Amino acid sequence: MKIDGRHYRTIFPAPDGEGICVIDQTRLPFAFETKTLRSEAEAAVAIRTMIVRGAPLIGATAAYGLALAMREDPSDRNLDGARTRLAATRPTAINLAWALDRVAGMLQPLSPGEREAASFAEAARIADEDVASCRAIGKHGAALIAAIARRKSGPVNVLTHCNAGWLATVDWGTALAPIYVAHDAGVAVHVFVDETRPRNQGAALTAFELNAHGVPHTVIADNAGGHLMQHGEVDLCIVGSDRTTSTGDVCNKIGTYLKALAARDCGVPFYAALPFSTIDWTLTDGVAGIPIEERDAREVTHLTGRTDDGAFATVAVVSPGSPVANPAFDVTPARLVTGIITERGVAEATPEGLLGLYPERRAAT
Ligand SMILES: CSC[C@H]1O[C@H](OP(=O)(O)O)[C@H](O)[C@@H]1O
Repeated sequence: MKIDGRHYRTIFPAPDGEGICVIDQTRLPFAFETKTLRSEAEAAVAIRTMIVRGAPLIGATAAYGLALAMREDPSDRNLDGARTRLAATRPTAINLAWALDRVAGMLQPLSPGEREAASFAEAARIADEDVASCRAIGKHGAALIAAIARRKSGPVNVLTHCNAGWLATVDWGTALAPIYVAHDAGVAVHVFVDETRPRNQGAALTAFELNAHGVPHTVIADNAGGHLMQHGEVDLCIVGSDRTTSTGDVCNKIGTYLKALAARDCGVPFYAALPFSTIDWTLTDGVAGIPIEERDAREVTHLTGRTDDGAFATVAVVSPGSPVANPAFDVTPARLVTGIITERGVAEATPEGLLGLYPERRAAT
């Protein structure tokens, strides 16, 4: 997407050919800075510390991380080691394992001398495919927004949670892609942006994106969403996903499940937007089967922001000594999901709905 008129992807080869550039998302929205990852280790740190985050972007970064590892040492031993080390950076987004399996599987039969070039080429294909998939998600999701626009006066009010925009993917985004496509097509759309404690990806990243693209929006406290739905202020919810099961259970940022409950109670359609690389076909029960990342307590006890005089500052916001729990994701059962917006169209959140879009998976299930 464009920042100050210049087009960016979230990950791209460094101009000097010596590494991979990413946007440092821990510095947004107050500073737009890129970092160059020059080693497998730097790619792993970028994922673990959320310099890069968002399921598809995590996958693309891991793919390039494996390529950087092959540049360092293309041996079988290092291929296996790098795959293991990168897979251990974060447990929930399936795109990480999906990308590593795809690149490592392609590299296995190659000679060590072929692996560097082949892995960078495959990582680039993964990035390009993600852009195409997210653009298609935007098209399919925008049709849902346009259908609502035809039935009402004023803007279509969409609530989203966390950041599932272009910053969470290589470009376009998943949950935000339909909003960009509808907005650019002249459909009046307004977004309620959940701040999304504790890391505030909504307040910091989604708001940054929507400001940059000129999309009307309102940042709200996470706990305000149900109230707005009760008062008819929300026409539909669209969220992203880090892992969706073959039965349509949707794992996403903590708090998503609560929004889905409020949406069901208030009769608000609730959609998840995700590409094929986010579907875990091996799982049928998301609550039981999806590993939920427990992140550092400091994400809850402290906040980092900008002071009124422009300095970055980190402050404590929890009574010292109080124990903290910080599960980073939750699972919304398929029964609460109106539909799943993918690059191939919109499916019911059911096994048949998903297999209808991905018939090639029938043989595997
Ligand atoms: C398009 S995936 C976006 C998804 O990823 C976020 O998690 P995190 O920021 O921790 O990587 C969040 O769950 C978003 O919905």
